[in-house]
Order: sequence, then C-alpha cells, then structure tokens
Amino acid sequence: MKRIGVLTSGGDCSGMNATIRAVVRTAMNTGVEVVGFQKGYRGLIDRHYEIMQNRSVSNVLQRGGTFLQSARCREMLEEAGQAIAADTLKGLGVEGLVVIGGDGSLRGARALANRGVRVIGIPASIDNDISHTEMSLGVDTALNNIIYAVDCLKDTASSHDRAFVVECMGRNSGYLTLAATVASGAEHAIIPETPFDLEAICASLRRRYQEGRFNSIIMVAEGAGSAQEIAARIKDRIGFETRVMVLGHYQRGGSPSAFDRLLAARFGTAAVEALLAGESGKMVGLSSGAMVLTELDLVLASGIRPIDRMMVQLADKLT
Ligand SMILES: Nc1ncnc2c1ncn2[C@@H]1O[C@H](COP(=O)(O)OP(=O)(O)O)[C@@H](O)[C@H]1O
Ligand SMILES: O=P(O)(O)OC[C@H]1O[C@](O)(COP(=O)(O)O)[C@@H](O)[C@@H]1O
Ligand SMILES: [Mg+2]
Repeated sequence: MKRIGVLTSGGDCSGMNATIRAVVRTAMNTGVEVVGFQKGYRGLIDRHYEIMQNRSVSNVLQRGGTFLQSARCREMLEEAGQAIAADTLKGLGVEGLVVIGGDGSLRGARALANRGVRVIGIPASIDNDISHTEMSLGVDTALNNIIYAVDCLKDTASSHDRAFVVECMGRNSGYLTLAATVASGAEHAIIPETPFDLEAICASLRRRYQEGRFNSIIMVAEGAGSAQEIAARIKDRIGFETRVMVLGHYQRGGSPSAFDRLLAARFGTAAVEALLAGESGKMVGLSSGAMVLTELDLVLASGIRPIDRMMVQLADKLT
C-alpha cells in the first residue's frame, strides 16, 4: 500500500486531531503517503484534499475540533454520491481510507466498502451510541465538560436555593446524561432509554427540601425532552424556583482529555495497521482494554449501544 486517505465526518468531537495525527504518523513512518480529505465525505465528492506532511499534524494533538473540518453531506446518502466518492479515491490512487466519525459516518464507510474501497472506521462521537466499542472518541472530554459545568451550577444553585435543569446532548442516547449524573452527583437523570415519572421526581425534590436540602440538579438528555419544558412542569408542580441550562455544542469542544488522547493514538495506529494487514469493512473498537476489529455490518446491525443498567441503578442509589 503506497497511499491512504483520512477524513473526519459527522458531529466533530475532541480527539479527532489527535487521531488524524496518529494515522499520519503511523502511515508515514512505514513509507505510506496520506491524503487528508476536507469536510468529511464532502471532500471526496468535491475533491478537496491535501497531501499530509509530518508537519501537517504538528501541534494539533491538544486541540479540539478537527483541522480537516467535518460536515454532514447529503449526497453521500445517495448511490450517485457514493459512486463519485469511490471514483475520487480511485483517481487519486488512494488504496485505503480511514473514516473517523459517528454511526452515520460508519454507514458511509460501509457504502464505500461495498463499492470495493478498502476502508476502516474509527468510532468518534460524543453520543457514545456506537456498539462494539466500550467508548467512542470524544466521550470522555464531553463528560469532563459537562461535569465542569454542573460543578459551576452547583455553586450558584446552593447560593440561591434553586433547582437547575441541565440539558445534555446525545441525540437518541442517554449515555452522556447518565454518566454525567453519576460523575457530578446530580439528583436525577431523565434519559430516553428508561421511562421517567415526573411525579416521582417532584416527590423526591419535595422530600429533599423538607430535609433542608434546598438546591438540586436534574439532568435531561435531549432525546428525552426539553429542559425548558421539564423545568416549567417541575415549577408548576412544586413551586420551587428553577433555572435552565442547555449545554449544547459547548460539550463537543475543548482540549481532549488524557483518556481521549490515548484512545486517539491507539485507534489511529490500529486503523492504519489494519489497512496494511489487508483488512477492510471493519471498525476498530475498545474491548476490555484491547483494540478489536469488528465487521461494520455487525456494528451497524447491532443498532444503538444499549444503556448500562448498572449505571442506571448507580444513579438511583446515589440520589
Ligand atoms: N446511510 C448512510 N449511507 C451513506 N452515508 C451516510 C449514511 N448515513 C450517514 N452518512 C454520511 O455520514 C455523514 C455523517 O452522519 P451523521 O449521522 O450526521 O453523523 P455521525 O457520523 O457523527 O453519526 C452524513 O452526513 C452522510 O454524509
Ligand atoms: O452539530 P449539529 O448538526 O447541531 O447536531 C447536533 C447533534 O450532534 C451531536 O452532538 C453528535 O452526534 P453525531 O456524533 O452523531 O454527529 C448530537 O449529540 C447532537 O444531537
Ligand atoms: Mg451519530
């Protein structure tokens, strides 16, 4: 293999730059050239790319976002767009492609694999909704962002005797919300994977107030409802002063945590080594501390990563 490609696609996350660096350094150190495609699959369709040098990835490891930029590219959903993308790779003599992105991007990778492109996917999404990996890239940094925000909110909540409803990202997954609830000591988590009973939450908040605990944090996953609406319903029921914080895209940015930097190094290197070993149509993942390869067909057929019931119980036990 003389030349491979790399791109970042879908919602950006912290650790993407460190992963590109690992791909470029691993490939170049074995004499393989790397083409970086800009804005995800859009770069393949519009032929926007740059030939990577070692210095292209100097001083990027610690930066959030992705210097190759990312995009959601509708054309890639159609056969015609996928054909153009595969032709671009063929025309440039790119013999293998590393796709760094979420579940949607991995579907795009599989579409290319079905067209004969050698491709390896790297799971990267703050949602942690991809199966066959214990963690996706960017999740740990997003969690750290959330718990920092909740720590700050707790200071002001306790100074004013207020309840805060905090909305976290996660599309259809409650992982971030649930993990952040346990890690920050928030009172309740409302997530799409488990039915929630607002009456029970209000009763628990009332009990807290009767015990002299006049502030509380309720975490809501965007897929389970809107913080604004839930805060209004809580206020209507129990009359306590409530405030809302929608964390939004803040969660996706910032310098990657040590965990994400290490994961980036391992994912990036494992993906290039898999391509060089002749593998294709697979995703690298983290399983019991080791790097594993799983068929994209299996990853995508497994659907959204199930929520950890132990974590749900933990959040309940520690309320
Ligand atoms: N079923 C699919 N087939 C081909 N390409 C897809 C498919 N789903 C998503 N993609 C491509 O991957 C991009 C990113 O997907 P998206 O779901 O938005 O983000 P993420 O990869 O972070 O989950 C899409 O904009 C599209 O270009
Ligand atoms: O960046 P956008 O287009 O506003 O999309 C927001 C969505 O992207 C995410 O931040 C990340 O999701 P993906 O990794 O699947 O792209 C979701 O949590 C959120 O629902
Ligand atoms: Mg996704």
